[in-house]
Amino acid sequence: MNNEYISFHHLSKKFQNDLVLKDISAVLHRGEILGFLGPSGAGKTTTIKILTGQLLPTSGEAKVLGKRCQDIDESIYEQIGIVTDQSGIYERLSVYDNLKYFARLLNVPLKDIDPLLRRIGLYDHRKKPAGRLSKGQTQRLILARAILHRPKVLFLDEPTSGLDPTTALEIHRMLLELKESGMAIFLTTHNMEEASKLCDHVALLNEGTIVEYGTPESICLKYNTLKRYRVRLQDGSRHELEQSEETSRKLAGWISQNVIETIHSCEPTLETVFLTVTGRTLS
Ligand SMILES: Nc1ncnc2c1ncn2[C@@H]1O[C@H](COP(=O)(O)OP(=O)(O)OP(=O)(O)O)[C@@H](O)[C@H]1O
Repeated sequence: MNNEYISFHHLSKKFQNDLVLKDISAVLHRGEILGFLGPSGAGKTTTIKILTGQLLPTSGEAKVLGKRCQDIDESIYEQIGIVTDQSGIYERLSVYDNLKYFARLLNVPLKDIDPLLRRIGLYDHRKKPAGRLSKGQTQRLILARAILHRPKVLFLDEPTSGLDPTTALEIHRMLLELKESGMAIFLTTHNMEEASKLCDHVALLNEGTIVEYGTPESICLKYNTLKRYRVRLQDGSRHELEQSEETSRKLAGWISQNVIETIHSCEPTLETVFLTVTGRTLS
C-alpha cells in the first residue's frame, strides 16, 4: 500500500430511486485532512458509511488502506477510528471504564488509557459516569475512544457541531497533532472556518455532487474574480475599494502620506464560494 489511505472514484449511491451520491471522487493521503463540506442532506454521512463498510455503493470504487470497501470486514476496525453522533458510549460506565472496555476489544494495553485521558483533558473526570459529562466532554470521550488504538485513518462526522468555541479549538488542536503523527482524517463539517483552518483539501458537496475540490486557498482564489480592498485610515474613516487604476492611485497616495491604519484584501471565503456555486448557504 502506498500513502493513499482513502480513495474513491466515480462513487454513486442510490436509495430506492433517489440518487444521493453522484459520481464523486477524491483521494486522501497519510498525514492529510480532507474536509467534506456540504449542507444537511448533501450526502456526507452516506459517504462515510460507504467508506467504513456500513453501506455498499451503487457504483464506483472506494478503497480504505488499500482494501476495497465492498471487501471490508471487522479487521479494518483495528486500523480506523470513527466519530459520529451515534457515539456508542456507555453512559453508566465511568469515563475510564468506557475506554477500558474498548481497549480490551481492540487489544490496547490498559496503561495507554491514562496518558490519553490526560492528553484529551478528561483525566480529572475519569471516575465520572459518562452520562454525566457535558456535551464537550462527551465529544472528547468519543474522540478518545476513536483514537485509543492509534488508527491510521480517522472518520469524523461533524466533530465540533454544537460545541463551545474553546472546546472546538481544543479538538482542532488535537486533530492537527494527530495529522502530524501521520493519521489521515476524513472530516465532514458545515463549518467553513473549521475547514479552512484544518483541511489540506476540501470537497464542496451539494446534492450528492462534488462541485469544487482542492485546497481551501486554491478554491477561494479561483473565485477571487472581483478583487476588493478594505482600508481603515488613521482618521477613523473606512473605505471598501474595487481593484482599479483609480484605487491604485488612491492607495499610493495614502501610503505616501502614511495614513493607513489597516488594509485587507477581501478574498471570498469557502462559505461565499459555496453560495456562488450553488446558490445555497451551508447552514
Ligand atoms: N438509509 C437511507 N434510506 C433512504 N434515504 C437515505 C438513507 N440514508 C440517507 N438517505 C438520504 O440520503 C441523503 C443524504 O443523507 P446524508 O445523511 O448522507 O446527508 P448529510 O450530508 O450527512 O446530512 P447531515 O449534515 O444532515 O448529516 C438525504 O436525502 C437522506 O434523506
